[in-house]
Amino acid sequence: MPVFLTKESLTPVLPAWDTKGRLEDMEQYFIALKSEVQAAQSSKTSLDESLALYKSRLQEVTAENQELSARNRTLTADVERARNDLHTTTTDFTHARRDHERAIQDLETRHDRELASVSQKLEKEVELVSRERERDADRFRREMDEAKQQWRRQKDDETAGLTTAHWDELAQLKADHGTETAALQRQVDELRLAGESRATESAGEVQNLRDTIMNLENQLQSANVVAESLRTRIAADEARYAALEQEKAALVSKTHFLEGNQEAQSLEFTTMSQKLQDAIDAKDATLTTLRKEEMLRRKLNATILELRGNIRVFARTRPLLQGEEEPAKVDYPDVDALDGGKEMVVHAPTTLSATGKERNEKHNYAFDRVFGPCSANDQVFADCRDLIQSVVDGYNVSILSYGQTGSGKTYGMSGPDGIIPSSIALLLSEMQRLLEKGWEYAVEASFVEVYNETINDLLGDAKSWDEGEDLGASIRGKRKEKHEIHHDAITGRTTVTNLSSVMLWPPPENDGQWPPAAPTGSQPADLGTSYTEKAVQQLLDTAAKNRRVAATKSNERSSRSHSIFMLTLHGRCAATNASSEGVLNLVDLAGSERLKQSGAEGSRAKETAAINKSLSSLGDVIAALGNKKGDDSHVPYRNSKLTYLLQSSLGGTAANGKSSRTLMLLHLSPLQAHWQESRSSLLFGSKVQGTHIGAAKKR
Ligand SMILES: Nc1ncnc2c1ncn2[C@@H]1O[C@H](COP(=O)(O)OP(=O)(O)OP(=O)(O)O)[C@@H](O)[C@H]1O
Repeated sequence: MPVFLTKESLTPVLPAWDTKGRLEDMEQYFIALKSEVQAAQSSKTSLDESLALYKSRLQEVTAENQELSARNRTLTADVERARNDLHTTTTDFTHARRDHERAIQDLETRHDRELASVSQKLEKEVELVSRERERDADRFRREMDEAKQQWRRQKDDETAGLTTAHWDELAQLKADHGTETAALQRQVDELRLAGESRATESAGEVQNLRDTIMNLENQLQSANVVAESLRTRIAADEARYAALEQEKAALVSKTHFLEGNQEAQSLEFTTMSQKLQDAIDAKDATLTTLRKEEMLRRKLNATILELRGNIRVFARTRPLLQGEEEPAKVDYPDVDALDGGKEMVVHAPTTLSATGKERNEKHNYAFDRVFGPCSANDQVFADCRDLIQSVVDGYNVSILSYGQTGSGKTYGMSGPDGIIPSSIALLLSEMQRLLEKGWEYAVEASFVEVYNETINDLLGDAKSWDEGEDLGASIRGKRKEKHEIHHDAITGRTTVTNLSSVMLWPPPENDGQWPPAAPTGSQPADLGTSYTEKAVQQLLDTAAKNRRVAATKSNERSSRSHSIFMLTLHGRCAATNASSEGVLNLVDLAGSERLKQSGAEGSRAKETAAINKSLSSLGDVIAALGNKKGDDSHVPYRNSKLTYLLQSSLGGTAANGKSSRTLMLLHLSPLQAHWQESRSSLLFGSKVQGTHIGAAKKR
């Protein structure tokens, strides 16, 4: 830190009058002062240096200041110049904006004028176009109406042409069918003659016929497959047709509203109309093919059935029931055959000869089908299907359940999956299938019984019936309606007077007590089907209640009358104007047990005699049909009410050309104790099986 010379530092406090001391002090002061001066000197030097430094810095700053002032002046001059330029530019801009605004005003005025003139022109043009469009729309509408009328005329002509062609084709097919039938008839006659003369060689021919049947069945199956695919195609075509109809409707409505491009639209409309026409043509062609396929199927089915024979026999043994013992010994040698068993061997009970030797007899039988005790109702029905289906095609068919009391006739006919309910279901599904081919059906059902050579209406009013004098549980009355059988020689139709009948299809629309309430037309078809099922069940229940049942020694609920369930199918195809009428008789015959075995007495004996008489008449009629040489040959239908009632359905061809097919179902008891009854049933069946009746003809 620098030391500064002050008055106090230079004037020390000294004692008065001490010269030496004062001198010494002075010297010391002088030395001190000298050192202080030296210090001050050095500090002055450093101060000088700092001063010099400051001065040089000041000079620099001054120079900088001068430079900055010069730059400031330059900048001020630049700013002044820029201000002048800005002023000039602002003035120019003001002038330019004024000019521009004037130009814009001019342009707007001109644009408005042009716009007004263009708008006027456009309005005129729009008016012109609208008038022209209205004229075009009128013209197009007229053209379209004309095209529609022309299309309708063309369609009518085509339909008329197709109908004529179809009738020609139908006539040709009928002629072909007649020729084929005659040829087949001749073939069958020849075969029968040949078969009689060479009985041993007939096995080979039968095999050939079976092969033919198999072939025809295969053909039928493939025809069914083709028919199925055609059905699918029809469905697709119909869907396409519906879609095209929708498109057409949309196009027609668009025509009235859409602007411009009418030419393109009318072109599109023409294309769519063409497509629609193509679809209609395709659908018509498919329908025609489908109808031809159906005719072919019918022909094939008829041929198969004819080859199999118009009278067929099936034998069926029922299973042992609870509590039953000692079954008869029966073998089924060909039970595993691919087309089903046809043979059975019945062993007679062992007997002793006069010499005391054991005798074991056995009897061989062969039928069109043999069913063992394990066969269920639906298996039996599967083999009756094609026969029942032919009713839809216009043939008369009778299925007769024959056998002793308790052998399972009623179970097979009306039991679960029995022939009656299964036939109804099959016929309904067939009718629905044929609906697609234009065939509409009506189905009528009646149910009668023949008791002691009297006909009773099983669907009649039970309240009007009185108890018979000697008939025990009989429900037969003295005031009952009289039923007579009539055969119409021209139509071949059999009618029974005062007989109730129930329309099973189509379902009626009334609400009456009987038949049960039916669904209305707007309800789905399955409701109609359920109506039919309900009506059939009610019908069977009513008949079961009314049916004549009396006790015998053979069975505690033995049927003492023949019951006949009659279904009549009236079919019509509006497109071809063809019609058909087929009758299905499902007959549950009374027990066939022999008089002495049943132990019947009095009125029961009379009943049994009547039953046996009618059953033997049935055998006689079938035999006479087999031996019939010409139309004049006598067939003893009138020998019993049963055969007279079934006259037009027992196989063979009636005078009016209406013909029929018969299936005899032999029901057998499995018991050894019933061996004699079973044997007589099997002999009856063998007699029927050996009968050959000519080809069936549809009316
Ligand atoms: N295939 C079968 N499976 C099971 N049970 C059967 C079969 N066949 C018959 N039955 C039974 O045997 C008994 C007698 O059958 P069903 O009444 O059908 O004989 P039927 O010959 O019709 O007698 P009827 O002479 O009284 O008419 C019934 O209880 C029935 O249920």
